Amino acid sequence: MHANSAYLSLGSNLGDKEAYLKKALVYLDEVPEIRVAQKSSLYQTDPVGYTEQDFFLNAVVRVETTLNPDELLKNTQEIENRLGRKRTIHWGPRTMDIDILLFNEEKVSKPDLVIPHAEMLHRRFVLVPLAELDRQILIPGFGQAGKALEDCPDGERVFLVKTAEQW
Ligand SMILES: Nc1ncnc2c1ncn2[C@@H]1O[C@H](COP(=O)(O)OP(=O)(O)OP(=O)(O)O)[C@@H](O)[C@H]1O
Ligand SMILES: Nc1nc2c(c(=O)[nH]1)N=C(CO)CN2
Repeated sequence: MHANSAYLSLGSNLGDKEAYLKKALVYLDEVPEIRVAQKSSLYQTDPVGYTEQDFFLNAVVRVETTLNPDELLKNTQEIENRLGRKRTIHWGPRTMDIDILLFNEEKVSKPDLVIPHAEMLHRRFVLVPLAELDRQILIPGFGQAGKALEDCPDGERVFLVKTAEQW
């Protein structure tokens, strides 16, 4: 497979959160053009934005894919829908949220797709697992993921609950 390399952020804060995250990985791998190449540890994180909601489980995965960014987004949105995602409150509770963080070292700026993900530099729940996978990975227009994490010391609490091998 001539592979593009993309990093995805996965988050869930409703129902059996870990089961939703595992299913998302299975569904991603079932797409012939997508291969899950790496996954981070599983983190319990305080909700950001709308704070009157349950904690999240978050993780980051690296996928290899022959899809382009738009096609990848279509597939991740379909998986969100299959996992029962209902769009209610902005930044509110959800069974599954999949965001495209990085796609190779490309920048994308379209009405429905912005890469690097617009919020990622402020989100410890994204930067901690991303830097775990690769501290040196380049966030286009910014620099390395490890530096982004160092620049973002305050914010929501992020606790490791399971290592990559344990979930
Ligand atoms: N990099 C990206 N990854 C996923 N969706 C994106 C991205 N850039 C823009 N979008 C758009 O954002 C919309 C996602 O809306 P959604 O309801 O998931 O927002 P949210 O999860 O509440 O907030 P956030 O996107 O900040 O996590 C999608 O319709 C999609 O078109
Ligand atoms: N901790 C945490 N907070 C969030 C998350 C998330 O995945 N984790 N997703 C949100 C909507 O994109 C809003 N707030």
